[in-house]
Amino acid sequence: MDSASRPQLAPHRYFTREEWASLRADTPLTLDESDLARLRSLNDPISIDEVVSIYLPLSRLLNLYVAATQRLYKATRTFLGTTDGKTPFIIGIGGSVAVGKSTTARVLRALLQRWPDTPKVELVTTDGFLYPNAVLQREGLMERKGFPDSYDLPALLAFLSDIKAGSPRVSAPLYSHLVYDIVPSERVTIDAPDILIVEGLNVLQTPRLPRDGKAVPFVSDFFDFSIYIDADEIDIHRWYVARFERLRATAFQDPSSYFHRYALIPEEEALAIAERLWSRINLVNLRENILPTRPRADLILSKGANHLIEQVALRRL
Ligand SMILES: Nc1ncnc2c1ncn2[C@@H]1O[C@H](COP(=O)(O)OP(=O)(O)O)[C@@H](O)[C@H]1O
Ligand SMILES: CC(C)(COP(=O)(O)O)[C@@H](O)C(=O)NCCC(=O)O
Repeated sequence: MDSASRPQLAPHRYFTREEWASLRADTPLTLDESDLARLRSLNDPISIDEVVSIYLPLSRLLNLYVAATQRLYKATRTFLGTTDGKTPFIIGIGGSVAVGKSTTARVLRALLQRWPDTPKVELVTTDGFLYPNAVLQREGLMERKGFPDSYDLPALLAFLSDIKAGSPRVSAPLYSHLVYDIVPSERVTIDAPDILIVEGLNVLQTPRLPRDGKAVPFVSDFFDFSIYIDADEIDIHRWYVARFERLRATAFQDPSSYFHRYALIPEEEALAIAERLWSRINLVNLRENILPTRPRADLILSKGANHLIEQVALRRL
């Protein structure tokens, strides 16, 4: 984003890649190439240089925020005269389909869990809170997967509320990209982490305010810090289609994949389907529901056409 397109009233401070990289201070590099190979999502070209320039300063910042927030929670416990438990620090990561949220979430998790004061860092994706396909089909929402109305928002809020309360063994439903549906027999369990990273398209969404007095919290009310991953729509479109092509040669080859039929048809036809999925579902969702949440994030990571983060915006406190 150049200075001309920066929102005039944005409460953020902007950094070039070089300026941000200089804020690493003496944070040690605790990941190597083999860790990155494990953490990188399909078609994500993240490099060690990206970790050093962007993620080490971010890891340092978050470590400072976690320590300060833990002091604040302790102050509240002192005020209330309670001594019970710890309050997990929750980080939300939002942004479009195919922008690279999963890689960011996994790299941050790996870096944050190497700080001595936050050894237990867990990660959940909001796709587990999508309604099962049977419900989406019944409600005519199959072409709206990822839109706010395709999620069981009360279940997501109840999950976050339990986590924030420090409850042990809180569970969430599990989504499978392979079968393109919720896995009915499995759940993921999160057991009182120091930090929880919540990653998903709509984590910064603000539901319409109720007029009947029955207010519900926003998902982001449970966040101590939020990150939006940003890129030009044209670039994300290209990444989505390129990933679809890669998936055709990999995951879609599996006969149990929901998209297996797309591995069997000619490339041109498959690409037309990827284009349709992008333009009818993911692009509409990006424009209507995801991009409008960008200014609400504490940190905005803006990627250039080559997937590298070119600019960082940090909310002024
Ligand atoms: N149809 C699919 N089959 C298998 N894996 C998929 C499919 N679509 C997306 N994924 C994987 O799911 C993860 C999340 O993808 P997505 O929701 O687009 O978010 P992002 O690209 O921002 O991480 C990525 O690791 C991606 O590679
Ligand atoms: C599962 C998703 C909605 C992402 O969910 P999230 O974890 O971000 O809540 C998305 O990857 C998706 O499948 N969108 C539907 C259109 C498509 O197949 O690309």
